Amino acid sequence: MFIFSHASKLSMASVVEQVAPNHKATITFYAGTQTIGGTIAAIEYNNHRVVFDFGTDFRPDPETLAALRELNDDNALRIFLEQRLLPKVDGVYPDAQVTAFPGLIGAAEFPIHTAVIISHLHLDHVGGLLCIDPGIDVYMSDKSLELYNVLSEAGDRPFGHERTFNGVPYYKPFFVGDIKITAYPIDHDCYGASAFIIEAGDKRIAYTGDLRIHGVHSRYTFEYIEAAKHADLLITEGVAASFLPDDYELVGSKEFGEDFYAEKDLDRQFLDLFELKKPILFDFYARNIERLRMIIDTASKTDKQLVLSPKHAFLAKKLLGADVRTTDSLTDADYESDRLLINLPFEQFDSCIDKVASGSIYIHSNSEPLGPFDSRWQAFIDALAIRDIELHSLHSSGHGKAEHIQYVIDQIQPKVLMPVHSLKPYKSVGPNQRILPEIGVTYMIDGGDGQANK
Ligand SMILES: O=c1ccn([C@@H]2O[C@@H]3COP(=O)(O)O[C@H]3[C@H]2O)c(=O)[nH]1
Repeated sequence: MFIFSHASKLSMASVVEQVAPNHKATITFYAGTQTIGGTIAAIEYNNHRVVFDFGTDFRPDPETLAALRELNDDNALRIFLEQRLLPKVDGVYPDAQVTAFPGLIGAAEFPIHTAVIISHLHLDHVGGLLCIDPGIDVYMSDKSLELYNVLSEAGDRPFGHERTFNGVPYYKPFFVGDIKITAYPIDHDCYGASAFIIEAGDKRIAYTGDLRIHGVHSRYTFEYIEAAKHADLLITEGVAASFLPDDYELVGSKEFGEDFYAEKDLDRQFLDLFELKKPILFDFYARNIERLRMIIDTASKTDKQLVLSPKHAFLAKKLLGADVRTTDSLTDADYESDRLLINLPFEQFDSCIDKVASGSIYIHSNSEPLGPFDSRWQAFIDALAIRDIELHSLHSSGHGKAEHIQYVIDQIQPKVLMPVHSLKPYKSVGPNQRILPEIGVTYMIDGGDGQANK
């Protein structure tokens, strides 16, 4: 892999010079190499460019959260760029909106044909989706588009301006100029999640998006491993590796271990709590349709009634064909009843929590606030504790264990590995060459033939 140039230092003219004479595929990262989420990169080949993904970095500190409270559809791009939640990528944003950012080139002025591909609909992959110039084609799996449309109808869409998207079927290649792209289903806690194989000339690049092997669709991940075998370049997430001690030697393995919940193990845990003779509240991330299905099924095994939030009930209706009781007014729900299983989303938490009876159970199952790293976590914990509400965490991560992700890497045996989307990408081991990509540096994708030097 050969470092080509500092894209950030290129003028528009040299960008043209950079691609015109050579027909080698290159990759440049703009964000999300050493953070959890917000990965944005571009693969360029023969004057065409594929950008993936387009999420906003998740930074739940008080200052950022305060700035985000001012967000609306018109100011989204400005706030995201100012807060550095989106990177300054030339040729992606509407020309009229980049004028406030000197040096940033708008989409219409940019000489390279660009398209965007989206792996899945978590905000760290799509938060900036509606800030992309509407003239740029955006592709996502048909199922992601189905989810997007349902969420959007339920009022849950990223900030920015409505636009159209291209849904693509799994396994069927499509082209952006000479770049061939195939979407594969992958096991992640988001309906419609995809990984990609991107082919540029004789080079094959595998981009995993987010993945695991402990969900109900582990088969997808194993299938993708086969499709990606011996890729010239593998770009993979490493969320779980973020939390490994520095002196821990990561060794790939498929084992699950004792202290670990697979998605399929959660139903038993939910059932045990749902059956308690206490008022039960819970929340989970609505885009995890498998968990929604499991909660509906588990609730039906009890003699209690499930009450979903309007958004969760709408998703259940549209994507699972399930009619589940809901309420327009969660503030008026009967929080004293031990006959109800009430879905209380974090957005309604503050307005409802005073009505919740002491001795109730709150099940937190991969929902907001996401964990102690989130500045809202302590207030959430305190609000439960002072009301004597018991917190139970039934968490099954959307991300593979670090050992599992390493196993995926070992199986794929890429010529070059670029681990990203992690606080500690350096924990992931490349069976051949490994590069920890730097933001703004353009690397030639040469299957490890070149020298990784500057
Ligand atoms: O320091 C941290 C720790 C975690 N997280 C996110 O919280 C999520 C919790 O559910 P999950 O386990 O499926 O995935 C996790 C990550 O995406 C983060 O953004 N920064």
